[in-house]
Amino acid sequence: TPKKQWSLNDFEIGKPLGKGKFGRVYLAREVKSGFIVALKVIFKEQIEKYRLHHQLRREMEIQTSLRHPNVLRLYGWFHDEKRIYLILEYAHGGELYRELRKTGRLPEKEAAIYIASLTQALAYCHEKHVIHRDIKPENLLLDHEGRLKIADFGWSVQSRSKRHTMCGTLDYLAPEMVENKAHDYAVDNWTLGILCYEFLYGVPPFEAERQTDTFRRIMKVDLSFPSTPDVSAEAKNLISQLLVKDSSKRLSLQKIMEHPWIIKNVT
Ligand SMILES: COc1ccc(/C=N/Nc2[nH]nc(C)c2C(=O)Nc2cccc(NC(C)=O)c2)cc1
Repeated sequence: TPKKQWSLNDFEIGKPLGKGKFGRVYLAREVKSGFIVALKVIFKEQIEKYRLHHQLRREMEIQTSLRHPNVLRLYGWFHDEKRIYLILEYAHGGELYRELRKTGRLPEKEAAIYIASLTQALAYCHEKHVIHRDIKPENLLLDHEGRLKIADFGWSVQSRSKRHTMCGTLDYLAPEMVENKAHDYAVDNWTLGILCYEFLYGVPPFEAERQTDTFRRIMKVDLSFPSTPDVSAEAKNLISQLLVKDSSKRLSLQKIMEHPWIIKNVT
């Protein structure tokens, strides 16, 4: 069937869900089917200002092609003279970030389930040659069943170097990223280690007052585990096997799924 040409008339716009970097996200309903979606509105002038046009197009082509239960779907897009509209899957639970901030940190079982979901989503992305999805808590959404969805494709179209200078935080970037070296799939394995630590302790492992200190802590892999909360040895073992400076020595996605902490908490 030829690709349907969507337009704003196909949707009833509901409440604003929140603001992305380049525009707002609204709850919306496709009129004919009643299907609920999230409509992300991106201002063309913003995209032109940062010269992100082709990157946005590439990211949208990538996300449209990805089909995985833990990757937020991009169903399609359309534009008018001022704006680009992304028709995205609606995840009722919103940002995982909010839950993390509310509870402070996650129980080990819940953290392990999220890490396993992320690992499977990344394994799928890697086999489709898609890397570095800039996975950090605010880019992770939860659906109505609490299932994790990687949702960062929509606006994270900055080329990696620009992203560093953007207001984003360094906390999640692997050493080779921070040094702006060529990086490969293993950056995502590092980020899984960062996220696992943050899920369990409530803060990322190399957090510091100033970015220069975070930078130094990442480069040194200055990793330490506070004595409280009391986190299991298996969890610390997994984190320590991911936060390894030499990217070739980080635990593979396959090995993560076989790790005792995952097996104990997920199956
Ligand atoms: C403020 O409380 C909220 C609670 C739940 C939501 C659900 N958002 N669900 C989404 N499904 N697909 C997409 C894309 C989104 C989305 O972008 N949400 C979004 C965007 C910007 C900020 C937030 N904030 C939070 C707290 O979730 C959510 C959004 C806001």
